Amino acid sequence: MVTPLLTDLYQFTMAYAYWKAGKHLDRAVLEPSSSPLNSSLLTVYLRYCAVKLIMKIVCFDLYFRKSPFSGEFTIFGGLEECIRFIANFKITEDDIKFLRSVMPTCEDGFFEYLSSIDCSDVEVYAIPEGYVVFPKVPLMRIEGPVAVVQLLETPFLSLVNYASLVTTNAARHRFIAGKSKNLLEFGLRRAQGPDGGISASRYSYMGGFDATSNVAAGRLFGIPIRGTHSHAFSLDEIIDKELTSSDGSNKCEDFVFLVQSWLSRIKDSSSLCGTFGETSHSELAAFTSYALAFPNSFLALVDTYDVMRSGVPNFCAVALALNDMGYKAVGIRLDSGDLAYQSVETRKFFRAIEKEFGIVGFGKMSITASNDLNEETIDALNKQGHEVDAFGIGTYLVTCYAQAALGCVFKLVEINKQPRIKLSEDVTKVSIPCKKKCYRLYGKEGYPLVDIMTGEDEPSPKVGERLLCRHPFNESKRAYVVPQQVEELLKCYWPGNSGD
Ligand SMILES: Nc1ncnc2c1ncn2[C@@H]1O[C@H](COP(=O)(O)OP(=O)(O)OP(=O)(O)O)[C@@H](O)[C@H]1O
Ligand SMILES: O=P(O)(O)OC[C@H]1O[C@H](OP(=O)(O)OP(=O)(O)O)[C@H](O)[C@@H]1O
Ligand SMILES: O=C(O)c1cccnc1
Ligand SMILES: [Mg+2]
Repeated sequence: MVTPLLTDLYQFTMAYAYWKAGKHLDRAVLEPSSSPLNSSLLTVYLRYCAVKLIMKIVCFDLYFRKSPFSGEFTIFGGLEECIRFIANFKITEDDIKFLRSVMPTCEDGFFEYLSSIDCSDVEVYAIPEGYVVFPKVPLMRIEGPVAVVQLLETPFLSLVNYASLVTTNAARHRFIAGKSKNLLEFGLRRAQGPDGGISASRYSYMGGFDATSNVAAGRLFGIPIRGTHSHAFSLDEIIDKELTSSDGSNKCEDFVFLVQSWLSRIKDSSSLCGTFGETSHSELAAFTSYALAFPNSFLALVDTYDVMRSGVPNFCAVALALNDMGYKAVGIRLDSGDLAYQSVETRKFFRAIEKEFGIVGFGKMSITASNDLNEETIDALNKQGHEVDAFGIGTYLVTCYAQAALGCVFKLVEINKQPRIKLSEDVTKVSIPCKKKCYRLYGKEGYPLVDIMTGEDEPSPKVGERLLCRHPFNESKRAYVVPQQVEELLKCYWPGNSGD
């Protein structure tokens, strides 16, 4: 899908206007002149001007103005796709045919020009993907002939904006959940279409999720794929009741009977002190058939009937039967109600089973929670105390519910080495001119202290040398820094011809 036509029409109309201006100069040379000598000199000069106009070297910065989710940081995503885009940049004959129909008044020569261009004259410097980045500091610096660079604006923004937003959202969920929790991305059904779903899975993984339920994303990007099952999983009748033990040494002819006998032992146990009058037979049959299909990775959704009166005891009966056959069940998923309370009660029950039947490790069985989770609900669960090991997160993560877009922009900062600025009555919209170099300065403990932008020709910050860092818009914000390490942030990802 990501082709040069995945752009706004105005990128092509601007490219045409540049081309036309050059063409105009070019055409002037064809007009009759009194002196043939003058005419040929003029020809050379005007051709030079025409080429120079189309080839005018411009420098653009791609940056955002404010970190999303009322936060203080952003994680940069989408760079690899941008580089892939320019590496393959080619306007095909089919594309040209379509563009001719969209821009019927444009001259043939323009379309010939379009079909001839690629990104070999373009140079891209960028901060590495996955880095923490801050407002106003260019994530990417793109330099090259104006008509070509102009065509990169919308595709680059489209590739970076959502990628960075959802990566940041994922990182924030990871931050609030803590390092030890498993984070599963479950958003495909809620994402902004199939393409949004694929990007969400890819960049949630980059932002710190452990796995996705999205099989296509797993295949495309090598992301671990995980899943449980849904409330709809129902299978009352079990015909093949046989289960071979995990080491293959023995066979249980009637696994269903083994499960039922464990359920009776659970119900009869005085130390478990449960209320098990209402365990659902149909739920037990569903769990049992699922365990027969996946004895090595049995994980059950336990809130279809009643978590503590039915789901959890049914799950334990199947898990204990699997244990007899040498298999270790994985755990349960909770998908409604008070997740903190239910996870705590479930953990108590698992521990009581471990004690009652002497099954080492049963108390540590995994508890997954899902159901409209987001940063706030996870924070609330943390404050209440919970026993959840893994969170399955969909809607709020992939739709970036708390903020619809990052608002990255692509702004001209230099033309033929001359600085350019965008002025605005809104001071936050004023751009910072000039081709820049950007550095991250680190302190004694190895932590980054500040990111600083300098002009291209200014001296770079030096380790151990005191440097005054000034906020670009707020004069009163300034700090002296003595860096212990200096990292140049903008690294070359596409050298163009200069890298040959
Ligand atoms: N202990 C808790 N503290 C804070 N929020 C919680 C807690 N437990 C669950 N939640 C959140 O509360 C919301 C519960 O929503 P709702 O009441 O609509 O779900 P439900 O009725 O339990 O389930 P459903 O309607 O999906 O069957 C969800 O967003 C969930 O993540
Ligand atoms: O809640 P999310 O963060 O979007 O995570 C994914 C959800 O998708 C599934 O159910 P679905 O939402 O389709 O049905 P439900 O609303 O009845 O739970 C699943 O059981 C999760 O609840
Ligand atoms: O595997 C799951 O449990 C799952 C997958 C997608 C959405 N909700 C749940
Ligand atoms: Mg839901």
